[in-house]
Amino acid sequence: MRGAICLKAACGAANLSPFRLIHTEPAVNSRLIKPYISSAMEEKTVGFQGIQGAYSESAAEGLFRSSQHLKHVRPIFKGYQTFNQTFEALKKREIDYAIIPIENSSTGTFLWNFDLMHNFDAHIVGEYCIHESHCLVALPGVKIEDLKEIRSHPYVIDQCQLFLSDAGKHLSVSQALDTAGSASYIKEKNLKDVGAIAGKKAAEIYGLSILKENVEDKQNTITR
Ligand SMILES: O=C(O)C(=O)C[C@]1(C(=O)O)C=C[C@@H](O)C=C1
Repeated sequence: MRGAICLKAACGAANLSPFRLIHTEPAVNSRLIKPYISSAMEEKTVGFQGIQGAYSESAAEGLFRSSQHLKHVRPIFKGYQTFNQTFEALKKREIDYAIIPIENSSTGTFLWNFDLMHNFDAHIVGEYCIHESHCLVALPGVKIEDLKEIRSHPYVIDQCQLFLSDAGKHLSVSQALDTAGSASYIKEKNLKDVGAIAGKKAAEIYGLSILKENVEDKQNTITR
């Protein structure tokens, strides 16, 4: 298998169609796609951008948990700092699949990831949608008015512009590698004046409190 990319998609588990692509064939279309069928349980490594608790990891978990076609696969998840590194790992076959966001219902297409898909000759073999509900999180005991800075993934910052230009207007906003990474950074450095925009799962994993839920501009934001 040359390289495979699972996409997070807005269509839900019922519509998942994981496929194997044939190595020597040049492009993806329905003619080239063969169903991926196997009876034995096999381990597959799945790369994502971010660290434990990132939305991408949740999407990968959701995809492998809900797909009938992937029932025989035991996924092992592996985080990478950047999307570029995730694609590199796919190319080097360090991982069997990568899960990459391509579209968000609020902010649109992640064009950069389409370029990477093209540059690394990766193909879409499945899709999944994840509902992302962003929270403002901070160390326990910290209040919104204590914060001087908010950190998050740039795509997530884009999705929370209304909140940031209102409640967050006195704060500096910093781009970080991922949402969960922002949460873990605050915890690790014990930063009492820094908040992160992240998911509830990241807040739980890194022991942060939720100061405000649903800080995204549009409720029911879905990433594919
Ligand atoms: O920082 C994270 O948690 C991420 O997973 C980054 C990520 C993603 O890859 O899904 C998060 C949400 C956005 O909609 C796009 C990018």
